[in-house]
Amino acid sequence: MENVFDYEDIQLIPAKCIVNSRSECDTTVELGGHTFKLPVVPANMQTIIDEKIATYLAENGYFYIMHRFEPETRKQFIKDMQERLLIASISVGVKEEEYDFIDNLAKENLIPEFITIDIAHGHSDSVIQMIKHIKTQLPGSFIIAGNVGTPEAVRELENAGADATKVGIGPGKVCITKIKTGFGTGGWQLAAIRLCAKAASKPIIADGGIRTHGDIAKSIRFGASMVMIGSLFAGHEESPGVTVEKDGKLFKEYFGSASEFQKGEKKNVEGKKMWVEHKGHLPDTLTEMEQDLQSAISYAGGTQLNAIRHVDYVVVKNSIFNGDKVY
Ligand SMILES: NC(=O)C1=CN([C@@H]2O[C@H](COP(=O)(O)OP(=O)(O)OC[C@H]3O[C@@H](n4cnc5c(N)ncnc54)[C@H](OP(=O)(O)O)[C@@H]3O)[C@@H](O)[C@H]2O)C=CC1
Ligand SMILES: Nc1nc2c(ncn2[C@@H]2O[C@H](COP(=O)(O)O)[C@@H](O)[C@H]2O)c(=O)[nH]1
Repeated sequence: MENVFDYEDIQLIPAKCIVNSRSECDTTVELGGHTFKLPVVPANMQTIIDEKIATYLAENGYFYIMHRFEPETRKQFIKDMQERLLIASISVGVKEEEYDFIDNLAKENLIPEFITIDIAHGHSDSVIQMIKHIKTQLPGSFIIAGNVGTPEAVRELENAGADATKVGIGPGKVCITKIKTGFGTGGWQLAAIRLCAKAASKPIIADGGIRTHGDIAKSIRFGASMVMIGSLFAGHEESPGVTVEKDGKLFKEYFGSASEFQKGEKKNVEGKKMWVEHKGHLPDTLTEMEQDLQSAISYAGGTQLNAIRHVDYVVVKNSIFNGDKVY
């Protein structure tokens, strides 16, 4: 395959600045008829988001996707968010009980603004069937389907009715899919985004492998509309994971959704746990991300995110596993 590269291999080339201050640059993005402050969404994982964080994000104009690992709480979550006039954005799987859940929402006329179908290998009949089922039962919901890693998968899920697709199989920080199975977009995630975005007629969400704020701009350059991030959002005071102290330093847990810690058993494990150094408060990170992205827009020679899509780039070959280790 030609043109294989990852985040570390690319540098974007600056264009002439047209603003007097980075604060003039606008980082907002539109998705599903809503405008969000940043083209960034924290990963729908149990150590990254909980109801409190979801509420904070929604109240403050950020996109969020609630995880699906406490399935019995989802209905009340939708009601609570919508009662406060906030968007409801939930995740589902593809097992039998999820069909009953969708039917139940339809029966009660509870319509989440966003539903993310979240499974490891999204290029599958099980996801296509679930997309069709949701489209029939809850036609007002915006469907994000994933995860996938090929243009064929993007086209097939879009044709089935997905409103956006999520790209990334194996580039995640706590992911071991690439090592356990030999498959995925780990090591060439940015190139995969490029290929998928070229095939897409709807938004692409780049998922996994973001290690720096500059990687957000690079994802946008190569066609992503939104970027899903786990590890950079782990370790905050607000993060749901357990906190431990070691040698006078605080650490918070971050584990994969396919890890034994999530599953409660050692079956088909494709995720690991790590301890992330405590990194202060989530709102501060969001502000820093916004400022860095404003700066990126100014380097791109524009005032809107879209300017980043048109900049030139160079390949500075440097990637292998994006710095990740198995254990
Ligand atoms: N982005 C990524 O690279 C990855 C993400 N994850 C995350 O982990 C969580 C759990 O994912 P997942 O295990 O799919 O969810 P589920 O445990 O809900 O499984 C969904 C369904 O897909 C089946 N399934 C899972 N993997 C495969 C596969 N490789 N081939 C065929 N069928 C499969 C499962 O059956 P059975 O278990 O019996 O095979 C089950 O029927 C999700 O949040 C997912 O996003 C997991 C791995 C990779
Ligand atoms: N292969 C696995 N991927 C996983 C697992 N849990 C989550 N994920 C994916 O990782 C990203 C976050 O990546 P990061 O590099 O920003 O930390 C997340 O959105 C999922 O797509 C897992 O257990 N195995």
